[in-house]
Parts: sequence; structure tokens; C-alpha cells
Amino acid sequence: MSQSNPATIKHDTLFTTPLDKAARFSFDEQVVACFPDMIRRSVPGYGQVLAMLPIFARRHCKYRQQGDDGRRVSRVYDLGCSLGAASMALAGEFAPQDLQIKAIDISPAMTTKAATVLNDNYPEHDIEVVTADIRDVTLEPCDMVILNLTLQFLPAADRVAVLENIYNALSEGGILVLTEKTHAFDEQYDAWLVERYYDFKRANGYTEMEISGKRNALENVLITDTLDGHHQRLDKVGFARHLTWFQFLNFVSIVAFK
Ligand SMILES: Nc1ncnc2c1ncn2[C@@H]1O[C@H](C[S@+](CC[C@H]([NH3+])C(=O)[O-])CC(=O)[O-])[C@@H](O)[C@H]1O
Ligand SMILES: O=C(O)C(=O)Cc1ccccc1
Repeated sequence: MSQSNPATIKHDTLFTTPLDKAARFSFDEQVVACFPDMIRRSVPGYGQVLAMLPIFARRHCKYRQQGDDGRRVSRVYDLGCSLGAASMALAGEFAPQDLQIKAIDISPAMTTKAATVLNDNYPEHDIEVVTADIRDVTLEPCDMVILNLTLQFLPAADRVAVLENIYNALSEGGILVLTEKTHAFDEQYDAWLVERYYDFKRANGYTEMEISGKRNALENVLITDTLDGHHQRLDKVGFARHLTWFQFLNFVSIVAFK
């Protein structure tokens, strides 16, 4: 499974020189160019979480929706799809007629490239890439929703409404997979996790300047919740059952069952 031609993926050098301290992180052309390298070196467990998505889909996508041609299909949403890595992982494991994938991202730089990569690799699959704010989209009935490192970029006040939209669209037996960076409620545990996370980034070749530059740029952009906070919010929106199935330092993935 190739995300895109490796020759076209740039090494992430975004924070190698001192930048305007006020520069906010954004998903622009520069980030898009190095995104696969950035996310692989910056998110512990990223590849392992992606690899489990088709395994979960096998169990929970039960062809409960009607496709345009009248056939039964499973509809899956990839919300905040970036370059479509989660959609790629799913398409690779399903026959074209079994799955309808709707991949949505607010960044046109991301969706332009995602559409090319997905359609080039899986021309027979029913994959729609949409440029939209996931806060504005009313989801159609679906079997699986993927929020892989996306909710953390929404203002905290908007998160419940997005999850309610997802809850309402999911069919009985469907799942939400929610992957997030978190912080620990306990300050000492949090400090330990953050320091070991920076060690992880150092081990992946990032310098002190790159680590601190990115931290500054992400301030007020990537706003973490605690793991408990996520579970409480999932309860609040109506999910009766939800389980942390993956944790690697401060990164977690939860599966919520409808
Ligand atoms: N309101 C919004 N509406 C839609 N998209 C949004 C919004 N806000 C932010 N985004 C998008 O959410 C994505 C977050 S990256 C997801 C990785 C991907 N899931 C992956 O499996 O590789 C995670 C990261 O970079 O840490 C970006 O592409 C934003 O444009
Ligand atoms: O790099 C970081 O500090 C992160 O928290 C992960 C990340 C990865 C890609 C874009 C934004 C944040």
C-alpha cells in the first residue's frame, strides 16, 4: 500500500529554521508536501492504527446501505482524511462493489492530492473526496466513521455536535474509530508522557528546534482532551459502549459501538 509516490514525498523540514513565533500550524501546501513523512515520524502508532481499520471494518461493515445502483453497500466516512491514508487502508482490503468511501477534509491542498492518490490507486472503487468542514456536513447512514487525529483540531465547543452527527448517522452495529493525541489529568504523569513523546520525536530525527517550533505552532490549534474526557463525551452523545483499544504514550484510539 503506497500513500503516494515516495519520490514526491518531501522530508519534513518545516521547523528546522527559527520561524515567526506567532506562525500557527496550518494544513497548507507546505505541510501537504511533507505530510506522510511528518505524520509517520510524529505520531506514535500511526501505521499500526491504520492497519487495524480494515480489520475492524470486516467485522462491522455489514452492507446495510443502498448504493446508487440499488446494491447493498457499506458506507464509511473518513473525516479529516488529509491525504486519504485511512481510506487507502480500507480500499486495499475491500472489493470495489462492497464499500462506498466518503473522505472529507477542510483543506483543499489535502483533498486535491487525496483525490488523485485514491483514484489513481483504486480507480474501480466508489470513493468520493469532498472539501468541506465536517461541522457543516450532515452524514448519510453509514457503518463506520473514522476520526483519525481530526477531532483535536476542532474548537472544544464544537466537538459534541460533530459526535452527535456521527452517532445519528451510524447504523446499529456500526462503529466510530476515534484516534487522538491526549493529555493526562495528573500533571506529573502528563510531564512524563510529554517528555517521552519528545524523546520519540528525537529518536525519529527531530531536533530541539523542530520540536519546540512545532509545539509553539500547535498551541491553540491542536487542543487535547484527557482520555476520560473523551469517554465522558462519548457517553453524553449517546454511545453506550466505547473502549480504548490502543494507546502509545499520549496517543490513543477508541472504538465506540452503536
Ligand atoms: N473542521 C474540519 N473539517 C474537516 N477537516 C478538518 C477540520 N479541521 C481540521 N481538519 C483536517 O484534519 C486533518 C488532521 S490530520 C488527519 C490525519 C488523517 N486522518 C490520516 O489518517 O492520515 C492529523 C494531524 O495532522 O495530526 C487535516 O488534514 C485538517 O485539514
Ligand atoms: O508533531 C506533533 O507535535 C504532534 O502533535 C503530531 C502532529 C502530527 C502532524 C500534524 C500535527 C501534529
